[in-house]
Amino acid sequence: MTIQFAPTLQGAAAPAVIVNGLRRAYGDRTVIEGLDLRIERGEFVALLGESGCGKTTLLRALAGLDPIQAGRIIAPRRPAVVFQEHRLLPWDSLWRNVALGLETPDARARAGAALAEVGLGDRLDDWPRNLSGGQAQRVALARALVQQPELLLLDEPFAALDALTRIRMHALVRELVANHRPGVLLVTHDVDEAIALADRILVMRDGRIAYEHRSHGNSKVARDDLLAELGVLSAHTPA
Ligand SMILES: Nc1ncnc2c1ncn2[C@@H]1O[C@H](COP(=O)(O)OP(=O)(O)OP(=O)(O)O)[C@@H](O)[C@H]1O
Repeated sequence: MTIQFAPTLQGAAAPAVIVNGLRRAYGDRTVIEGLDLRIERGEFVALLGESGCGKTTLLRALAGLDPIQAGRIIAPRRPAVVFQEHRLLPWDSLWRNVALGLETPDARARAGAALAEVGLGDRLDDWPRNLSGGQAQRVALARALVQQPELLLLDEPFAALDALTRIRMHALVRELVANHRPGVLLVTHDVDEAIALADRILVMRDGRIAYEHRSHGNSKVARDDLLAELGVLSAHTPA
């Protein structure tokens, strides 16, 4: 059993994904058990959790990359995914990398528009080897968004970037998500990144969503609560 694609969820008001009672195991080792999750279109959700708690396992299941052992994942179409590494094909030009999977005659034009959106509109015929890490991640974002996904899955896409580039990428992602309005699930280790970007922050523990935080503007309280949930800090320690 794997993800089900339900064309009935195609309407603009339909959720980006619904997960019920998900179980995912590697052999007899269960990593996700009884997990429920719903992400709306246009909603930016961040997923935190201790290393090894199953964040990437969940993201891969949502992407339809791995089988699941129980439960349901329903989405309108296959989600788009951006990983920590850009995964660009070195033998293809940038526009061909972005157009991968587009089988329309206007593929180059659409790839060009997506590259322009990430600030690389003058590099269509350039090669992945000529890009910095941040530029390569921007191409990976363009490749995801050119599909006009209802759900965008981001697995630590900024983790390998320097601090300044990461801040620029945050601004870009916020802008792209505001324009395209996919539901987003961002897996990150960075509490501050989650607070900066997400409308809703989830903490995963014991194979399910153990804590949910909705953005309320007081980022100091949010940070302390989240660090407490992650077992790093007692709640509301004085600064
Ligand atoms: N292909 C696999 N085969 C067997 N076990 C796996 C496989 N992939 C992951 N696991 C195990 O599943 C558990 C969850 O791994 P996962 O990578 O989802 O965690 P994570 O929360 O994303 O971790 P991190 O934050 O360190 O990236 C870990 O104990 C890991 O060892």
